[in-house]
Amino acid sequence: MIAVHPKVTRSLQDYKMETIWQAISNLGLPGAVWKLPYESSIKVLVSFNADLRMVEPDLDKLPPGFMIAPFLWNSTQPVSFMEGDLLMDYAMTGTAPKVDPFAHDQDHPKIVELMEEAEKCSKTTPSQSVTPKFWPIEAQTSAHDKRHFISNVQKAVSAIEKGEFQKVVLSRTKQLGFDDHFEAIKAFQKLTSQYPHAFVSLVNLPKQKELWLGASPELLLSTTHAGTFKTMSLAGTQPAIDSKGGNIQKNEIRWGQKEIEEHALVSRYIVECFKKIRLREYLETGPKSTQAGNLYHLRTDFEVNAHEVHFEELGSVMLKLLHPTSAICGTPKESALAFISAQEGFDRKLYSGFLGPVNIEEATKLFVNLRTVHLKDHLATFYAGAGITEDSNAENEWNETELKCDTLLQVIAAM
Ligand SMILES: C=C(O[C@H]1C=CC=C(C(=O)O)[C@@H]1O)C(=O)O
Repeated sequence: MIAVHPKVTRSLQDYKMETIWQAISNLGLPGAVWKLPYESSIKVLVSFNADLRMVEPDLDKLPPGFMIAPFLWNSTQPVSFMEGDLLMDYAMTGTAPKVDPFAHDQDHPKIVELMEEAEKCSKTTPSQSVTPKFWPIEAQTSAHDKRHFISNVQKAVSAIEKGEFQKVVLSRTKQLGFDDHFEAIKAFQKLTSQYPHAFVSLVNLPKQKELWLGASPELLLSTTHAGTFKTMSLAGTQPAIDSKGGNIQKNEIRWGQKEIEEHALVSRYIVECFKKIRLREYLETGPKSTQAGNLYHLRTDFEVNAHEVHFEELGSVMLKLLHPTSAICGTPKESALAFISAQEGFDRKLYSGFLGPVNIEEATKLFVNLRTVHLKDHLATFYAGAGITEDSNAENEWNETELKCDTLLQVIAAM
């Protein structure tokens, strides 16, 4: 329990999650709030350092925190790490948190400052929220231009036909302006209730003055202190909503050759990573159809008991081998990456990188940063990609990226 501070009449537990998040933003503290798939609690992690730390991604050695890596991260580089100074655990209603100040005293100056700011915020929060407005940005650059994307897909298909690579994941952006009524934390809450299957997260990066909000369906890897390692291959997409707005039943879903091959390339890539470390004892389940909001994907799960195979650093070793997987980059990795860098025409930044809690409640859970939006200066940049194979149709791939942008847009722009 955090004690009541004399300057304020309440304790940290008494403030709603939105109020604490507002206080974190006002104080310019790095913070992350997330909900794990199918769990019912929401975690808020705060760092008292103004900036993130760059660390070696040795998952088993790191203190509790939140890891964030861009798409262009390679295994020789350190990773951004938000050190956990305070962790709050909320029910889905946003109330009654458990508070863990880790190694700090309860009257640490930053905790007191946070409480004081939360007290101020609780008095200024308007009782009624106004629906935020979003509008398209007219000045389109080639990075979010349909023609640019379609031409890239056509170039990719010819490169595949010439044998330069087998698959590449091409992405685009979609930009919308938004007004002052948009509150990222409210959008986060809406996403958690609409997408129980997803890793829903909101990250505040005060040094960059930006936020990232997302509802990712894809686990990059998880490890638990009990020794369970998990990863998944997720690729192949089709709509989950029919033309009348109804949900298509899972048993009605049929997959074509293109999606089966696209997904198989990701599964093969994971198995190749296991082979590189001579790991043969893994459990493979799938492929199965899995719903991710407005979409269905093909998914195969992989699980290893790291204790049984005497491989305690499996999580850290696999992180370096897996990223970027064939679900976000392509096969073979190097030539797909070179094509993306030459053709895409924009920096993916944290989109299709990875993020998630490290060593919290005896587990590390890193997700691929998909179905994500970057929020800065009243500009929302949505990112979405599609796996291109020799059977790709450029118009269909564009429509797929539109649907992927809609996963967030439908929830947050209709608030
Ligand atoms: C690259 C994205 O999705 C990946 C994950 C699932 C399905 C995918 C696909 O069917 O192309 C992608 O590989 C994205 O959402 O931006």
